[in-house]
Amino acid sequence: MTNQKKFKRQETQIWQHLQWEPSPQQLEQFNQLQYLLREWNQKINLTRLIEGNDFWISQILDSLWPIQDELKFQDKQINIIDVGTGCGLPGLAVAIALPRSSTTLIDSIYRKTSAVKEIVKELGLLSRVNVLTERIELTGQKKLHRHTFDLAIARAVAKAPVLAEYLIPFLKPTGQAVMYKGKWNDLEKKELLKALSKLKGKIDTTKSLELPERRGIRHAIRISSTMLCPGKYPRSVGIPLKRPLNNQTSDNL
Ligand SMILES: C[S@@+](CC[C@H](N)C(=O)[O-])C[C@H]1O[C@@H](n2cnc3c(N)ncnc32)[C@H](O)[C@@H]1O
Repeated sequence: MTNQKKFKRQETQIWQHLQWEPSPQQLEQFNQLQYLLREWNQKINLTRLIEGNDFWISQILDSLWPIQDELKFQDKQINIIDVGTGCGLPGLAVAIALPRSSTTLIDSIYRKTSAVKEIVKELGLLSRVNVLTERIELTGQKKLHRHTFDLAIARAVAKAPVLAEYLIPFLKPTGQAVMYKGKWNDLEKKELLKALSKLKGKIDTTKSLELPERRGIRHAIRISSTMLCPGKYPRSVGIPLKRPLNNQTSDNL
């Protein structure tokens, strides 16, 4: 089998996993994203997962499987935020897959966000994808962004209690946050629940997927608010990480 045919078969497998298939324009945008990441990676170190199935499985499938629920409603206009976006993922893959959504991507590292801004421009997504260079703790306290998102997502940014403090304040009362996790166990769940009790949040669902090609197991933890998140969260820059909310004495500012 030629490499091209073999790859076509693997690509089809990815969409089968998602029970969703991109339109020709979306597929073109995913291909363009791969090309642009490759180009930018030569200038600054953005990600090592760019070629072949490193990109299609470990980036695209890994970004999209946790939002399978949203993929079923392509026409819904939703407001999404990706915190700690790094090279632009999972946010850019989600923005391409949900063409009526508006997405905000945040990272505090300027060299990453300036590359991601250029990528957004090249992909033709400027009208509905906004890139911010900022600490999540500051964005989460701004009226413009607080309680304004239907979906808040984060992959590989921090441990669950820290992530919950970053994500919950962004949610509308009906919104949900999705934490993309590699490993997940009862201890982590217990720690997350402790943090959520302070943030007035709850766990809605926990899903898992074994990525193809033995790329490991992934978990998606969906959380939401039970009532409005107390105004003191997220705490000042660096505090959520230094004193995570699962720790009894952590709540002193
Ligand atoms: C390991 S990278 C993950 C990037 C991307 N989400 C992915 O899955 O490939 C974590 C990113 O989160 C950003 N980050 C972590 N804590 C942050 C904070 N408090 N405010 C803004 N960005 C943060 C870092 O700058 C880094 O780019």
